[in-house]
Amino acid sequence: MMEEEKEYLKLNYLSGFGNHFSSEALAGALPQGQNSPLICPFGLYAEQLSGSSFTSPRKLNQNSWFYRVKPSVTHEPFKPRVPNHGKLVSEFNQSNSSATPTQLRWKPAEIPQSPTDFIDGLYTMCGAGSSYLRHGFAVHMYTANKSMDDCAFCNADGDFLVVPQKGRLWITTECGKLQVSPGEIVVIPQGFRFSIDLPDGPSRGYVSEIFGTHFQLPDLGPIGANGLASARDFLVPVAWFDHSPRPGFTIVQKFGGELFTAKQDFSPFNVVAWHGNYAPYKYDLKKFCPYNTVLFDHSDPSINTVLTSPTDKPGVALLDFVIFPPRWLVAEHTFRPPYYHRNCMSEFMGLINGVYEAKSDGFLPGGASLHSCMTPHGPDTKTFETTISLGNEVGPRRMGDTLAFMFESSVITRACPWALDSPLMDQNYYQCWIGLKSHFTYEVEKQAGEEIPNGDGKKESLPSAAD
Ligand SMILES: O=C(O)Cc1cc(O)ccc1O
Ligand SMILES: [Fe+2]
Repeated sequence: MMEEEKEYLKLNYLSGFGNHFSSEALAGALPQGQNSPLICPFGLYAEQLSGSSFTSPRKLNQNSWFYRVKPSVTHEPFKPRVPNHGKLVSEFNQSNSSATPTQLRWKPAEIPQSPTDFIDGLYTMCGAGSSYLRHGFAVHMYTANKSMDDCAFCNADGDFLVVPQKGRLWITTECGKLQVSPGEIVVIPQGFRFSIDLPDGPSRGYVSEIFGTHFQLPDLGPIGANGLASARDFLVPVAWFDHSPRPGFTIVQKFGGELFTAKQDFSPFNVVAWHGNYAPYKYDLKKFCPYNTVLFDHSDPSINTVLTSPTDKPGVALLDFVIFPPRWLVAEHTFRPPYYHRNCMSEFMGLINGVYEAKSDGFLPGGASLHSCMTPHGPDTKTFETTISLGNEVGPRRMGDTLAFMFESSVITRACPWALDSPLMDQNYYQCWIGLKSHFTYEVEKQAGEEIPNGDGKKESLPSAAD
């Protein structure tokens, strides 16, 4: 086993959600009693990273202090990145994306043949709003096959929630290192510098980016004090630093959807100690405690929200991250798959593994779908027919091999041209519903003037056409 592999396997983490964490890679590196001593321990520089405005209310205030070998400002000027791959959008408008009410579905993307790291492999599928105005979101996907060499990415636009579907991610951040495997997620908040190594080579996944707000744990309402994602299962890295000379190290900054580069002669991962409540974190979706109906009818998917980023309107999310994990289905006299529906929220879905309960085929691991605001959707014909043919006597059933998720947003989504024009787009998606036939049993000939049972079971006459 490679040395690096061993290092990642035995990584330690701090646990908790939104805690004020402290971590030092060298004992005594964290100043005590103040943030900015005249001279910091070990001659380190103090630097603050603010993830909220200075004056945000205390419960929303997020910031961290880094004690680092050299401050981040020690770099050459930013220049537009060449090549600036041009498939990242952070302000959605008619020049870079389209609004369409059509149901959209994509097949999984192939891993590229040519060397492609996380930055080059990232492309925006859809989104809404603007990073400039600090309201909106983007959904990106990535396919990559190589580690980021001598460079770090920094997203000035928003927070990334990364959902790897294939291949582990070894992520070095200013707070330390994280290993993230498919089935886990990682949140890298706005402004953090990070580098992604791909120990397994081929790698693919989904990213949601939120502009101007951070993820929170959802309120649990009547569920009570426990359930869904537990705060203690969120893992934050411990301080780790590299102080070796790194000539030609590049910072790639995403700023307003465009990429800029700046050279420096040291690693940005030179933070010897840090403290604060603004930090990257990961979460293993297997730790999620799902809820479901226990007697009849189908619960709305919000019941299994892992993380939410709220708007100012109570209960209306800028973006909810919802999962459909393995669970027991027990509902009686109920159509158990998702109901047919139209939603004022837009729904982007991905599949990490297995089969999704509403689609018997065509929605594949690594693939995606988008059902925008008020666009009708629901189970495909095969799912509907199989479900009703099984009847009421199916009994409890464990849905084992499945892990789907949804990014659900109140903001109306626009799709990017490379998503709409992609050969991966399933042009026949609508066909999965076209075969849904009428099961209406009422006979048309019996209409006018005939006796039919009304809602109370009593007989009544329908008015004839002449009435
Ligand atoms: O459309 C989907 O597949 C997602 C979804 C699942 C569900 O169980 C109920 C509503 C819903 O939007
Ligand atoms: Fe839906």
